[in-house]
Amino acid sequence: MRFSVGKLFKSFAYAASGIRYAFSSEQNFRIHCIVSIAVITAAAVLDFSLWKFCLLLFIIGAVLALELVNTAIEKAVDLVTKELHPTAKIAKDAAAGAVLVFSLFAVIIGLLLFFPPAVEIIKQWNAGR
Ligand SMILES: Nc1ncnc2c1ncn2[C@@H]1O[C@H](COP(=O)(O)OP(=O)(O)OP(=O)(O)O)[C@@H](O)[C@H]1O
Repeated sequence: MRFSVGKLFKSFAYAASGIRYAFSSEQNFRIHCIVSIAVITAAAVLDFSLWKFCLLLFIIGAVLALELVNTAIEKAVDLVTKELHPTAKIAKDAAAGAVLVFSLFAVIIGLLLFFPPAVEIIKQWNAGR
């Protein structure tokens, strides 16, 4: 078995091209990217512990990856048929549903992670008045 560095870099380039496509053409992917940057910045400002930061990065990565898979499924379906078809609808709706389900749980986890430090800041702010 041979290991090819060139092949490895090529596969990174293909993956980067897929990410660039999703960013330039999928509004939801752009929204998720912007929200992710805001959430990571807020976590850094609030001085999150290492495990909380890792959990946050994991769920953000999972949401973005799922969004890319959703785009891949949409494009694959469009390639198979441009006609309206009930099975094409199920495939696209189920893929969108997967993103929605994970995003909802990601929001719940985010709220649970941000709630205690937010309460602490409000307490300190009230004490300082
Ligand atoms: N070929 C099809 N047959 C039946 N229903 C379809 C088909 N294509 C799309 N749909 C329906 O329209 C919805 C939106 O499809 P579309 O491909 O426009 O996805 P989208 O989420 O709007 O993607 P994009 O972000 O690329 O615009 C799908 O979730 C599905 O319910």
